[in-house]
Amino acid sequence: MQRLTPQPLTKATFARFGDVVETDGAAPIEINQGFARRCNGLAVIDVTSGGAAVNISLFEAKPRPLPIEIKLMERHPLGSQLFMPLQDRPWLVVVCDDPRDAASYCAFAASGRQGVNYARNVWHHPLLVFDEASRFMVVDRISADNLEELWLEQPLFLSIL
Ligand SMILES: NC(=O)N[C@@H](O)C(=O)O
Ligand code: NI
Repeated sequence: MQRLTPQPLTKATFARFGDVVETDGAAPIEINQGFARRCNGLAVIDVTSGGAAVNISLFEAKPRPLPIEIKLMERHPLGSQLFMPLQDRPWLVVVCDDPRDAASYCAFAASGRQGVNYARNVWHHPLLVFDEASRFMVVDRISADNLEELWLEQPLFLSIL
């Protein structure tokens, strides 16, 4: 039984899979007469291929049974997919280079102030959360042909720290 142990999520370690959406390391701009700040350019949204439009959605997810079994991986060949937590609670990210190669898997422990933007065609596990009614904003490309899944012959298990 192969186990995956999450590592802290950082821009550097996640770079080949996409963007980490966070204010850490960003340069905020003061706006609204000084009553707000904004950080621009935190992710590259790549969803308009083929003339598609950006889709903004809200997810409400629930925890999976423990130990979390990784038995399915998916990717979106036509667009990126961004997940941003809305309740400041930690969550999990599992990605890989090749779902058939167990050595290519990476698990990340995301803080409640970190989102991820999976680049187009990046293999990832569907949303993984720790808490009931976990709310996320999602930016992606809704289209019938934007999903490829692969069920793993040898599931992996996520070791929760
Ligand atoms: N199914 C769906 O819309 N979400 C997945 O693509 C996911 O990555 O959670
Ligand atoms: Ni997805």
